Amino acid sequence: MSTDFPHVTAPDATARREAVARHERLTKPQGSLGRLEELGVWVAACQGQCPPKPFARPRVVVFAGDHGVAAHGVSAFPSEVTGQMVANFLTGGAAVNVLASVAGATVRVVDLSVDTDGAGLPEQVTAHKVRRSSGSVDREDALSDAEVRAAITAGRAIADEEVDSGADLLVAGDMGIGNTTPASVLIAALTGAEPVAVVGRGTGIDDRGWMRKAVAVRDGLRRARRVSGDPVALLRAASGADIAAMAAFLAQAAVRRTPVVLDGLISAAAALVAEELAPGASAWWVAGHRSVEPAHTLALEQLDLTPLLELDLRLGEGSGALAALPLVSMATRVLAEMATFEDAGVSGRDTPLPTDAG
Ligand SMILES: O=C(O)c1ccc[n+]([C@@H]2O[C@H](COP(=O)([O-])O)[C@@H](O)[C@H]2O)c1
Ligand SMILES: Cc1cc2nc[nH]c2cc1C
Repeated sequence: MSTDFPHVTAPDATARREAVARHERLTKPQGSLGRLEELGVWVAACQGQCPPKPFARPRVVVFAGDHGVAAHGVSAFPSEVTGQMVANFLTGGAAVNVLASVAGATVRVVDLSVDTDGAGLPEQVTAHKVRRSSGSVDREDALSDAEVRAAITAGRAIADEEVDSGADLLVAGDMGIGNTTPASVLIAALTGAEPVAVVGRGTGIDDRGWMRKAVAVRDGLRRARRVSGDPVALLRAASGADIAAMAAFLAQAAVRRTPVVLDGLISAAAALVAEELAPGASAWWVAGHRSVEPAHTLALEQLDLTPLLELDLRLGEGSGALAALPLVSMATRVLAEMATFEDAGVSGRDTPLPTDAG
């Protein structure tokens, strides 16, 4: 499959206008549900219908992969945690499993580049595996030319598989020790930020770890800036098979006219690249939350997305998107199910006041 994406069409303008007009007729002062109104209008536009229908099959795909840079002291945890957490996702014991269950979503885990041979994992998990770990972005390319193409093909195929199986809202989660380093490099490369402005604490590194990470991000950025105008070359140099697949997944979700709730730092980095791969894709995304990672705010500003929640999360896995999913469901059902002033016999704001004459 080629790395060129089909044209992204915009969400439906007619359904958007109908949704704005319907909100004016619902039994509440106009605009009183604030951003829930905007969110419902976005859902109606994405679905191309007003009233919108409740989501039937929200789906989280967790993109798992290791990163060579983790061997250089940039994470508080060892790389083996990535594979161990994949096993935890599959037995339902991780935060993503609980949050998805509460929010009414189902979870799929995909191993793109975990540093294991994948033995014992279900075929659905390993079918798209590109390699074991990705290159250490501070000193080498994350991926070869063939691998970046394979990762992009995988991300597109995963989005297609999910949409073809009936997913009507998607979340991209991530799991990968060390992945905040390449994500921060990508965000710096695409926003023009300096290394120190993008380096966060990830899983909870101390000050010495932060300094090692700042050096790794500086070195990675030096390599990434040379290719920042070419999204495929940028993914090759400074991402990883997991992040490259996620970028393609986000782009293809937009091609398939399927709304996405973005999560934290890693999904924002992938989203910045996805917008370069498939211009206009960001119209199909909302930001679930603002992570504590400083680069996340920079990425959201560049994407012109305002996060729904600010809960000081820094977990990944899709957790922040899932925390926001009930708001998306509420916004959808408010627009679909509230009575209008006319239906409920409630007086509107321009109803004449009774006069005391007569
Ligand atoms: O989503 C976020 O904003 C986020 C912020 C900090 C850490 N994480 C998660 O923590 C892991 C990467 O952290 P680190 O320190 O190993 O680079 C990875 O599994 C991410 O899902 C995620
Ligand atoms: C335990 C653990 C769980 C995670 N989930 C996402 N990133 C993670 C990082 C760690 C260390």
